[in-house]
Amino acid sequence: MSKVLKFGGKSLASLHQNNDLLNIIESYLRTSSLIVVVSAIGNTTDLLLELLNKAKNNQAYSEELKTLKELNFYPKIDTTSHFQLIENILQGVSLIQDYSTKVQDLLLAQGELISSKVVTELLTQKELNAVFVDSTQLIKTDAYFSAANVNETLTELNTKEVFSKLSDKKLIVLGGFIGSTIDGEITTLGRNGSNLTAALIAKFTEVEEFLNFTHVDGIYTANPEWVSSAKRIEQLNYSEANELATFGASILHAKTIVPLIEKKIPLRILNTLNPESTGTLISSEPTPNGVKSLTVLQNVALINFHGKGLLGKVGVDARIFTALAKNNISVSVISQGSSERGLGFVVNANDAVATKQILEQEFAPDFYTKDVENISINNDITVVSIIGQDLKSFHKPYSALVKNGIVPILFNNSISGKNISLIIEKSQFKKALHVIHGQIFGVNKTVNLAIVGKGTVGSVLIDQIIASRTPIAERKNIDLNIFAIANSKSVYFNNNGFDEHWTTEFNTPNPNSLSSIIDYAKEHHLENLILVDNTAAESLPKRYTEFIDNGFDIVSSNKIANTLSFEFYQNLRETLKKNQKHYLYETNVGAGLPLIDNIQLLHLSGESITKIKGVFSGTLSFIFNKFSIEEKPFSEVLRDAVSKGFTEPDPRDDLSGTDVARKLLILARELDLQNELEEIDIQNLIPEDFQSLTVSEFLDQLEGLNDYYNRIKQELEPNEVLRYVGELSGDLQQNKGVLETKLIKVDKNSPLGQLSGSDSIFEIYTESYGDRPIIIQGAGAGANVTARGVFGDILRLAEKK
Ligand SMILES: Nc1ncnc2c1ncn2[C@@H]1O[C@H](COP(=O)(O)OP(=O)(O)O)[C@@H](O)[C@H]1O
Ligand SMILES: N[C@@H](CC(=O)OP(=O)(O)O)C(=O)O
Repeated sequence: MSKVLKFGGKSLASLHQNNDLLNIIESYLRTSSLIVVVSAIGNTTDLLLELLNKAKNNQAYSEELKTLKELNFYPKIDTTSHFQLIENILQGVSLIQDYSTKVQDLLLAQGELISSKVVTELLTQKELNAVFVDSTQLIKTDAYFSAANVNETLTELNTKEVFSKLSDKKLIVLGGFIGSTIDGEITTLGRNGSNLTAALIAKFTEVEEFLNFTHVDGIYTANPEWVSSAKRIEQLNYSEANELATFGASILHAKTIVPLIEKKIPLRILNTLNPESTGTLISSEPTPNGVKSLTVLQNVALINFHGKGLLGKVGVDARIFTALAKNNISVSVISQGSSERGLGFVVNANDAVATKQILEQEFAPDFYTKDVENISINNDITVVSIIGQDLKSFHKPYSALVKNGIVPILFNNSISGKNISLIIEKSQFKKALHVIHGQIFGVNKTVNLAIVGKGTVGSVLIDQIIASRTPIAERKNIDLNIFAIANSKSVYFNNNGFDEHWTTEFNTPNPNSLSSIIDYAKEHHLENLILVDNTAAESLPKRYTEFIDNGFDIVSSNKIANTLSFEFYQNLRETLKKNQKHYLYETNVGAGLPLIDNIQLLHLSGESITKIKGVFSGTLSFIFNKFSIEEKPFSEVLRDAVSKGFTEPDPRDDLSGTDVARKLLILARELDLQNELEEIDIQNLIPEDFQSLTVSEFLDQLEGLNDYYNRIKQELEPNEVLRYVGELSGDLQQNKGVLETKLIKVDKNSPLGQLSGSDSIFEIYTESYGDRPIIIQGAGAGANVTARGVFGDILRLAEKK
């Protein structure tokens, strides 16, 4: 019974703090003989590369060298010869200011040679009788330094020979990632190559199991460093794991899986730092269908080969790929158009320039005849792959991406139909991962909200959203994340979402710039964006289009955007259409009442609306419902409304009728009428000499209004009451309606006359319903109901995403 145990860089680095790694080896050794494959300690390989580049550019590197020595220092373990070699190489490189990949490999290999010695010594100090094997003697490769290909025949022979001599040894330690050519020159197998070493040794020694110890709990549905909601995968089969490895899951190495398949050696990914976790098992066992994981290939470039003259010519592709193969350049994603001869394919970024040159050489005659027009490189890309995705359900992640403003440059699927790769702009790949992950794994889809305006409605809304965040996540799988809260002076950010303590989180205000919300969302790769406008000012609506262009949907209680010029109104809709975005504003008229939605539905279904009439303002409803029937002067009723918080701070904003006029205009425009605010006949209820007073003067002189209103009241018949109404009529088949707001007398037994409290009422007359209007009535004002209405719009949008 034997096993291969492989430990990655981070696991080894933790040896400075604890003995976990040694204890793991000791415990497995009780039941099995072990071959331990180790990577370089911590980020040694990165540090060595950094040193090399500093030396090449003639920069000082003593600090990095010191860090490297500290990282690789263990008392009583002699690594002098390796450091001597490292320093010699660096000096040489700084002298000639250049280095080859051969030199690079010799230098990098010291990392694994040191770590394997260190681990052998530490185990020996623990009296575990470990034997060191120099893997450069075992692993034979070609001379493609930095990404050498293993000669399996020779390597198998070597391994079998060396291990047969050590058959009585129970614990063997060797370095991963490194090998040598037939001439004995040191090579490396490419980054993360230790996994390949371990897999090959597992194959050639036919162990029962390969345990790969890393510093995460296993393979996740996406790199957990990028997608915090990613989940650990229990089990994968070889072909899924191979796809994952090939398409960039850096936890594996592209070639790790293949050696395991023939002998069906199971591979388990485990966490050195968390022995509790059962990790991820990769074996020949079948697994259920479905998407397994998302991967990313970075450091890649898209080569675009274009030549109309090659249409229909046989052998072009063969020439391209033969030329590249001869130069050991491997191609990952290929996409070919049919009508025009164009071919796009992805290569390693380091190979991009060489690829272009090789193809320019190969197709020189075709350039001359203009059959080939252009070969270009796009370095600004990543490849995001959805492993396990078939074309049947691909529309879901694809449309989620497009809704979030991410349009893949290219995509293709594998022949097996179980992997779709998307070429995505580099700056967008993290956002793309979040969007696809949220969409596919049914784990919470995050909807990111920026709430502007934290006055009465705004702050009630924020509280409502925060209070409902958990239940909505549980019931709907939607995580409502408020990442920005702004008012006229400042904007505050919290990437993880504000919680119930949001009012106290404002220690470091950012100067209010609406653009900073857009910038923040971009910088943090936030998906499913909604801007919520609870202000009453013009400044924000005028910038809605900028937000829409940057991927935001809009929810607004602010009426301004719908009541500026018709040209603005139309332009806003065109921007929405172009960006496939939505703008919901149900609370613009009738607060929480389901009015706009119903009118839109009626209109859309072809039902001809002939008239809308009603009490649109909760404030004016309260005032005239009371004033009409109670024996109280108007000033007293108005004061009561002010003290109850029903009016605007300046009650003249209500009495002027403009608010009702705006609501009327919004409804008119829903019916495709092209009216402007100036065209509305508005009855202003403020007597002229009260119009220019300051707010406090006005509030001090309310008694002065009584005569004016008493005169109006005296004209009422006993069965009549006063109502301030908005009315939309005229020939609604034309593009203009007749819009007016006015104080009218109505029969107290009519629907309008029976209104009470601060309720609103809307009578919708349509052709089919004749003179029996559809009536929508209820609380049409107040922070709570308005905030609920805005919340409803947010949820409606969130579900669409
Ligand atoms: N699908 C994935 N699941 C888990 N980890 C992943 C995945 N894709 C990428 N990774 C990354 O792989 C890293 C582990 O690989 P690596 O750093 O090479 O480990 P080691 O040094 O232990 O060999 C993790 O830190 C994680 O960020
Ligand atoms: N040390 C090499 C090889 C390797 O496999 O490392 P790790 O197992 O830590 O990814 C590298 O950093 O690429």
